[in-house]
Amino acid sequence: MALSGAGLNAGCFRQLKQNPQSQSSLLPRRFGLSTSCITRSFKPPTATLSSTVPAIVGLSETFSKLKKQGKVAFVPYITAGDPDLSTTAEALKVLDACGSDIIELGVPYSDPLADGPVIQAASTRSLAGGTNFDKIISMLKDVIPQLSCPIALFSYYNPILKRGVDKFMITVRDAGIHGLVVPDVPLEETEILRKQATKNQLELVLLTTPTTPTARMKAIAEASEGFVYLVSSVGVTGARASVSKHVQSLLTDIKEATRKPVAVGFGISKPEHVQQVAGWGADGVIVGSAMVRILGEAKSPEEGLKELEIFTKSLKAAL
Ligand SMILES: O=P(O)(O)OC[C@@H](O)[C@@H](O)c1c[nH]c2ccccc12
Repeated sequence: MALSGAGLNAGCFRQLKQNPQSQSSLLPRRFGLSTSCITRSFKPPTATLSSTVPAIVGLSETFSKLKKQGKVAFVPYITAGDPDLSTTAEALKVLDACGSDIIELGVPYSDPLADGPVIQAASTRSLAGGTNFDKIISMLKDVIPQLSCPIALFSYYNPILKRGVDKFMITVRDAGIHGLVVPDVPLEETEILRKQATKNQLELVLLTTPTTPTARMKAIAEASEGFVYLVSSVGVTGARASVSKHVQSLLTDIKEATRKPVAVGFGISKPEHVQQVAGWGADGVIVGSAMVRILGEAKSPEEGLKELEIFTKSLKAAL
């Protein structure tokens, strides 16, 4: 299956099991102490979040700040509830304390059309363990006040529709989330989502892929908020041996079309990849499956968190 750009294209995805309406296309701080990242989580003096005034800066502002410092954003992805939600809470603190600039947190879904085996398995484990949207939100309400970087919530469209777009947005905003990545809504159908997102100060990130025609890529870049997500390769998520050289020219094309930041994801799993993509001019680098694998395959949650910390530091150091 191949993504073809917000939305990751009609015909590319299997039809949704639970939502016949969306058959078309889903798809698509660090405070430096010395020893361990885990000991460095930032705790603001007032751990209260106003529902309308975010305590942490949003996605676009994060990119602007980094740009001024000549830095590239490091954006890890993990799946909520794998292996369990209390480990996710700790993982968010570890990722934040190790210098993540934005964290993409995935809502597990039974039919994750754009995901490869690693994230599919994480979603399955998470759902089997009883994770649901309400539990994720209540975990986030507790953890977000302890973070210094914004969270972009990743969700397929079905769980959003099920809840109702406006209710979903309000809930997400009230939890302190700053952005949304919804890979399976075609550009033409993002308007309702975008309106509701904007009303709730949420930035809706859209995705473009190597097979997205130029005119459509331009429209996606124009409509995307926070940043433009460049999917590096066709297919599904998952670590790959190398990053396609084509990404360099795709980045040039997108940057000709927009001044918005562009972050590259899919298949990035090593410090060399991160360095290469940053060298090609990306404003951000997204790493998912490699993170998810560490947490999912560790002997224990504690081991997983330790390994996550080491891995995150190694990727961050490459930027
Ligand atoms: O797992 P990878 O190959 O490192 O790719 C990033 C990714 O995990 C995250 O952004 C993501 C997870 N599921 C997705 C589905 C579609 C687009 C993006 C995603």
